[in-house]
Amino acid sequence: MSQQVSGPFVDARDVTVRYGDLTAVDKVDLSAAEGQVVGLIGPNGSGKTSLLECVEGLRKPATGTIRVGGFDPAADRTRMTRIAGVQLQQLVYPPRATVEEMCRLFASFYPGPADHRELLDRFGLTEQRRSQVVKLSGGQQQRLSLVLALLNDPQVVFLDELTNGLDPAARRVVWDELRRRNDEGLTVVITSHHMEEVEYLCDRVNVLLKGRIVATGTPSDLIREHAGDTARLVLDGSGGNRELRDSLTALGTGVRVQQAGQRLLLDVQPARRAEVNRVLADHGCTPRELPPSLDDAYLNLTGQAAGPASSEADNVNVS
Ligand SMILES: Nc1ncnc2c1ncn2[C@@H]1O[C@H](COP(=O)(O)OP(=O)(O)OP(=O)(O)O)[C@@H](O)[C@H]1O
Repeated sequence: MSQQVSGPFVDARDVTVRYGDLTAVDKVDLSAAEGQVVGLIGPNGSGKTSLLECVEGLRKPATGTIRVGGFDPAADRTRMTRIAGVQLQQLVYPPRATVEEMCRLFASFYPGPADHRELLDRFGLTEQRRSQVVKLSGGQQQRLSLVLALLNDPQVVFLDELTNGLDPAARRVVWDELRRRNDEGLTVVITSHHMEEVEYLCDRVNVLLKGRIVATGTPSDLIREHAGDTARLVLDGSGGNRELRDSLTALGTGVRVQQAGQRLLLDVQPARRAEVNRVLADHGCTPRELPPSLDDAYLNLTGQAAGPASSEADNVNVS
C-alpha cells in the first residue's frame, strides 16, 4: 500500500539533538527519495544513532522538522508503525521467548503482516524457529532483528549497523535481500561502519563527524572527491622478501611499507611512483593495485580508521 509523497520520502531538516551540554547532532539535513538507499557513516559517537532515532520518531529533536511518508513520525506513531521497519542497535528480548513467538508477537502489532516463516527462511533462521532468542548467536540475533523490522512489509526501513556481527555469507544474504526489496521500491536508510557494504548498497551517502554532515554524495562522488591520489599496491607473496622490503622502505617520504603476513602493502604518493616502479621491476615484482575506495574517502574525511572492513590492511606491521 504505497502512499504518494511530494518531495523526499524521508525528509529531515535542521535537526539538532542535545544531551545536556553536549550537542550530538547539529542542524543536520537528511533525506531519502522513495526507493533510494541512503547511508549514514561516521566515527563512533558522531551522532548517527541519535539522528536516526529522531527520523524514526523515537526521539524528539531540540530543533528541526521531520517528515516520513509525508507526516511527522513522532506525532503519528500508528501510521509510522505501519509504513516503517526499524532495526534497533540493541534489542532486549524476553528471557524465554522463542524466535517463532517473537515473530508472532511483532506480527500481532500490524494489520497485514508479512509471512514470518518466509522471512525466517530468507534470512536462514528456519532451523532456529523453536530456539530461545537469548540462546541464538550474535549474528543470528542480528538476522532476527532484520526479520522483525521487515514483518510489517514496510515502505521504508531504518537499519542501524545493519550487518554488525554477521559472517560474510550471512552479510551477502542480507545485502541481496535488501537489494531485492529496494528493486521493488523499498526506501532504505542505513548506518554502517563497513565501507564496502555502504559502497555496494547505497545510492547516496552522508558522512557525519561530530554531529555535522561533512560530505554527501554518491559513493563514486565521495571516492572521486575525497579518496586522494595515493596509490595502494599489494605485493602478494613478497612479505618475506627482506631485500625488497628494505629497498622500498629506503625510499622514505611518500612511500609507506607495511607487511601483512605473506603480503607487502604499499601506499605511494604520485611523486614517488616512478621510483617505486623501478624498485619493483628490479625485483621482478608485479603489484596488484587496489582501486581507490570509500574507505580511503572516509579516512580522509574523518581522519579516523574505518571499521573492520579494511580487509587488505588487517594485521599489518608498519615499517
Ligand atoms: N542517551 C544519551 N545520553 C547522553 N549522551 C548520549 C546519549 N546517547 C548518545 N549520547 C552521546 O551523543 C553522542 C552521539 O552518540 P550516537 O550514539 O548518536 O553516535 P553514533 O554515531 O551512533 O555512534 P556509534 O557509531 O558508536 O553507534 C555521543 O557522544 C554519545 O555519547
